[in-house]
Amino acid sequence: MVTSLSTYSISKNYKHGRINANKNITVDFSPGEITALTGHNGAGKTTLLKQIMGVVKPDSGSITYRGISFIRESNKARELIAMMPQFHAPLVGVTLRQAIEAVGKIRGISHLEMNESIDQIAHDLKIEKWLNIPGQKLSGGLQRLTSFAMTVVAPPPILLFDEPTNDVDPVRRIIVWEYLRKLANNDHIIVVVTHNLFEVERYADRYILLNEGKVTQDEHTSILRKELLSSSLLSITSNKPLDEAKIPDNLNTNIKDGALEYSIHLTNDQIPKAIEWLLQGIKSNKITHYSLSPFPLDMLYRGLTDG
Ligand SMILES: Nc1ncnc2c1ncn2[C@@H]1O[C@H](COP(=O)(O)OP(=O)(O)OP(=O)(O)O)[C@@H](O)[C@H]1O
Repeated sequence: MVTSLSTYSISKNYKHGRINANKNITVDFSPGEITALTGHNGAGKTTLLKQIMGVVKPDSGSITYRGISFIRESNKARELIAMMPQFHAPLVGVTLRQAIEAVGKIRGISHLEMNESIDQIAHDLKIEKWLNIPGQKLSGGLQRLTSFAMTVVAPPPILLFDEPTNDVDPVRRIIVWEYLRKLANNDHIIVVVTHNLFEVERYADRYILLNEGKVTQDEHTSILRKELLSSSLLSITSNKPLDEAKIPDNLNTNIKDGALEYSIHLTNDQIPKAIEWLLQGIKSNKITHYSLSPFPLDMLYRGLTDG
């Protein structure tokens, strides 16, 4: 039996077709894999998760898992999927422990197992000391971790996370990704919406880039890593226009404070020539400042979208 979660050509429009939030999205999510869903604001990421979860109905297309149509049987989707929302409901009057416990009960954890499960999650996320603090007294980051803990208690086979590391401190961000890896190793399907490209590159197995509702990239992150390793960014400030015909691939030319700023994307084999050209510019007093650095992930990402 096919164990992946598959969407086939799903589309969702809002405002009588004026907003095309998702356009013909066909993707497979496999057990054991962490897939990052990226794209700029309004690209359609949350809409895709909500359709998979069965809370928003697609206008067309299908979503299937183990022979079940999540569109026809949205109650099954809610049984088999847990979703950590982008904006969680305020936890007023309940402690962190009670919040996790409430979800654990719905998912059928026995009374005996409950405390052990909660203590284990709290220990793994290093949030034990706040277990008995009411939600309204928790910081934004801790509320987010509570929402994460509520999603992963007695985890169903499919887990969707909408920006799980927002507001979370750098140490616990790593812990969150490690937790996701543990779940993936236990054959869960993990989909994570995130704007944090450094985390995508470091922790996800695969990334899907959405742009204006469409999938524009669906790759293993190893490809992203390879592209980054084979590219550098040469930034130059000059007081006179440079001969652009000689620049290998000029991405962006800005005039700032009366000076010209060039950002040049170089492949590794272009570097020796670029340095020769740079030294000539320095000698002729045209180039006043320069730096050569690894190609930034966010610039690569900008090159992949219209943004
Ligand atoms: N209920 C709704 N009614 C009308 N338009 C909506 C609704 N939900 C989403 N949209 C629109 O659909 C488009 C996609 O929104 P969506 O929230 O899926 O994007 P996103 O990629 O998750 O964005 P972000 O990164 O900002 O969270 C946007 O133009 C958004 O304004």
